Amino acid sequence: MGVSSSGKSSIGKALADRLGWRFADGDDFHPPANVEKQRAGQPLTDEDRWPWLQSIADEIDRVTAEGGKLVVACSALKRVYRELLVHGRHDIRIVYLDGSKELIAMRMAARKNHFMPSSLLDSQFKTLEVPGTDERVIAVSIDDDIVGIVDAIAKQLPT
Ligand SMILES: Nc1ncnc2c1ncn2[C@@H]1O[C@H](COP(=O)(O)OP(=O)(O)OP(=O)(O)O)[C@@H](O)[C@H]1O
Ligand SMILES: O=C(O)[C@H](O)[C@@H](O)[C@H](O)[C@H](O)CO
Repeated sequence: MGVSSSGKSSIGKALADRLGWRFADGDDFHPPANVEKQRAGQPLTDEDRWPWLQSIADEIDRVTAEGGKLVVACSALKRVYRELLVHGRHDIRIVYLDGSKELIAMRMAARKNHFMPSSLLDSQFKTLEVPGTDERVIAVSIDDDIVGIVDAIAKQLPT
């Protein structure tokens, strides 16, 4: 989890490769209307996000019911969103990608071919509720290269 351009897709994929797990990108679960809304520079509301988050929670249940393990990239900016995703399961860990607005804005500006405009970064930070320690969160600084960040996460995952 983390704001747009914090590195969820890049780090999530690299972590899944490292662990030999599947990877699911929350961006692929958006209904087209959510993508278009953000492309047009409008932030999503709770109402826009609930069905999207539910479809990601369903995917977690579907894959794990088959015995699979997965890394999921999802902004999950508010605590209530994370509660929906975790839905009382004890085998899910939240990983928070922690970075300054300056660093993330730079990465966002350099990124090509993505629907999310840089103008939405302020609203992403306003919406963000940094996870509390009671959420058993693994928080990592994104001020490192991807290999270093994946190492930091993998070290903190329960074996
Ligand atoms: N640790 C890193 N060092 C340097 N560049 C990075 C790092 N992590 C991600 N990037 C780059 O930053 C940009 C944003 O990363 P990415 O697309 O993975 O973020 P995201 O959180 O999935 O974004 P979104 O939620 O908008 O889809 C990409 O161009 C990516 O290559
Ligand atoms: O506002 C949000 O909840 C998130 O930003 C997602 O909706 C975006 O799709 C994604 O993070 C950008 O690619």
